[in-house]
Amino acid sequence: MKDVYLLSGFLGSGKTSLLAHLIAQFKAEGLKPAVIMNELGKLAFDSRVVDNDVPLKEMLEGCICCTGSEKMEAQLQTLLEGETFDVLLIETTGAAHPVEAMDAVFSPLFASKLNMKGIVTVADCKRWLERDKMTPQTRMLFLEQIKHAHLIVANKTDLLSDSEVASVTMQIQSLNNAAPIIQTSNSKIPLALITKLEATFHEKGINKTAIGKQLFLSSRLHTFSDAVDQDSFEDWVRSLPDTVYRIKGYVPLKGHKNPYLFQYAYGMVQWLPEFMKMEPQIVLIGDQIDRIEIIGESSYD
Ligand SMILES: Nc1nc2c(ncn2[C@@H]2O[C@H](COP(=O)(O)OP(=O)(O)OP(=O)(O)O)[C@@H](O)[C@H]2O)c(=O)[nH]1
Repeated sequence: MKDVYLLSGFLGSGKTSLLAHLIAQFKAEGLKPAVIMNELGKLAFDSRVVDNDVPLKEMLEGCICCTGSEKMEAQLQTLLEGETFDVLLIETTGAAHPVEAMDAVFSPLFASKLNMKGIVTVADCKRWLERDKMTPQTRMLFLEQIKHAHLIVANKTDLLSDSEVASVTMQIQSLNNAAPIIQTSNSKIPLALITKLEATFHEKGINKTAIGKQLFLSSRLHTFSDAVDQDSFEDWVRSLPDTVYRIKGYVPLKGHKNPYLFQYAYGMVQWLPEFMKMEPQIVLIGDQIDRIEIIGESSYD
């Protein structure tokens, strides 16, 4: 399994600086990093910090968490098939919600190949002091990125006085006291701080990823042994508890040659025919999904 780190943080907080710093440190350890960068603008400006010998996939325009989930899967697929690397660093746009960005990594295609080590959020201390100037929606995103981090990098401390640094760090920590926080300038963190993150536990086919103190998101991969009836499958989906947030994958349907691409999010289901014979597998993401009986399993009536 390859370790994956998601670099989150508000626009201009210092994610690219962190990326450059981590790449250099991984290389110094003899490990080969690969990078996926998701930029909102058309210009691949930040990718200049990534050396030519580092496999790089860019997703320009559109954000991983909104429209880019399929694009991201395609990029992951090409990386896994075409490149050799040891760790994957994904830099999200500053406008991405970290949990939704993480959803893109949980795909049936990669469940057994990628190990989500954690979300590292860079928090701009200077901006924190001026957060009241943000619109409520933007401020909410800024706070959410901090709340869902497994490690918080309190950056740009050089722009603050010592007492401001102390009080800002305390305030940021109070939003998420499960994550360690480190004060930095230019996002210079020791590598060991991130390599020791263990956001995901692997047990009996379930990958359980902790987000903050209370929230645990689990992903569970299910492989179908037989085709299922489409109506019965939809009935099963509707019968699921609200704690199943997302299902995606390929479902083998009775009467059809190839498994259909199936997506479920926020109560909406979507089917798309697939022209290739994909592995009949789905991933469920949610809370307590280990207790769910999956249609087609021997114990399910
Ligand atoms: N003074 C100061 N400037 C910093 C620090 N960290 C980053 N910067 C500067 O802030 C700007 C944005 O840094 P980036 O690392 O590109 O931030 P980013 O989060 O990748 O930005 P986006 O990709 O636009 O969201 C650059 O001009 C950096 O040189 C810091 O600790 N102190």
